[in-house]
Amino acid sequence: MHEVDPEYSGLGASVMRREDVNRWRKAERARQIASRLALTPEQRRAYGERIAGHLKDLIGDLEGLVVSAYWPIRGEPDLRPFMETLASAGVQTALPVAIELGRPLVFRLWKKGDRLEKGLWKIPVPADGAEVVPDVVTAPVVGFDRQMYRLGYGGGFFDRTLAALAKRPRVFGVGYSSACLPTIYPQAHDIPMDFIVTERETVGIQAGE
Ligand SMILES: Nc1nc2c(c(=O)[nH]1)N(C=O)[C@@H](CNc1ccc(C(=O)N[C@@H](CCC(=O)O)C(=O)O)cc1)CN2
Ligand SMILES: Nc1ncnc2c1ncn2[C@@H]1O[C@H](COP(=O)(O)OP(=O)(O)OP(=O)(O)O)[C@@H](O)[C@H]1O
Repeated sequence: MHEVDPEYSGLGASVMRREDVNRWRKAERARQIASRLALTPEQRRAYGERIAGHLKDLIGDLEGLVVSAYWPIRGEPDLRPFMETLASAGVQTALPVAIELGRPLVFRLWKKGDRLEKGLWKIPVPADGAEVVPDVVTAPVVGFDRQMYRLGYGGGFFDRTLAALAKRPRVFGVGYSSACLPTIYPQAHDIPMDFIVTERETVGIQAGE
């Protein structure tokens, strides 16, 4: 990378200046969020169930796991029913907590009925749950590409979190198939997911990519 003109931080064939990448990402985020907010509640529920089914297959043996999901916002697939299924199978479930911009996320145990409080962006976060390091992290995507890169809301939270954890969890990007993009113009800080799970398919090594 040191031989690459520092003006350019794109990787591979998709070389774009960082400011252009940021502008493109901002516009693409708005487009993707608007498009998934236009799904009907029935579609969203059906897609969420299919995604949960794929996740369950991928995770495999649940014994002793700590699994992090998320509290859905802005039309993200709702994995709360899946969290309930996991909890009733004895799995410890957790939610991410953004402490402040620029810092990694922490994860706190949470299951249905536990107290929540408002966090950053008014996202509900566990009020009392113990801080844990999950074995499995599901990360909602605003967009993704088939190289397994995730486009999020632009806080860089998941990238920072995965870069900081001593023991890397298995990471599943979660989104709708409509969020698939030719590339998200990955930057040096972007960390690929192990799998991307949509209502249609699982993108990953085992999917014959
Ligand atoms: N459902 C859900 N929960 C989640 C995430 C997510 O993607 N989905 N996160 C995944 O990361 C974390 C929260 N992400 C956040 C991202 C940005 C800001 C925020 O304050 N943004 C600034 C603008 C940032 C910018 O564009 O420069 C703001 O809105 O003022 C807060 C939380 C943890 N919880
Ligand atoms: N490990 C890191 N260390 C320092 N800065 C980082 C790191 N990861 C990401 N960033 C910075 O965070 C900012 C946002 O990154 P990016 O556009 O990839 O966010 P995102 O993945 O869409 O957001 P999020 O993960 O919060 O949903 C970028 O300016 C980037 O430089």
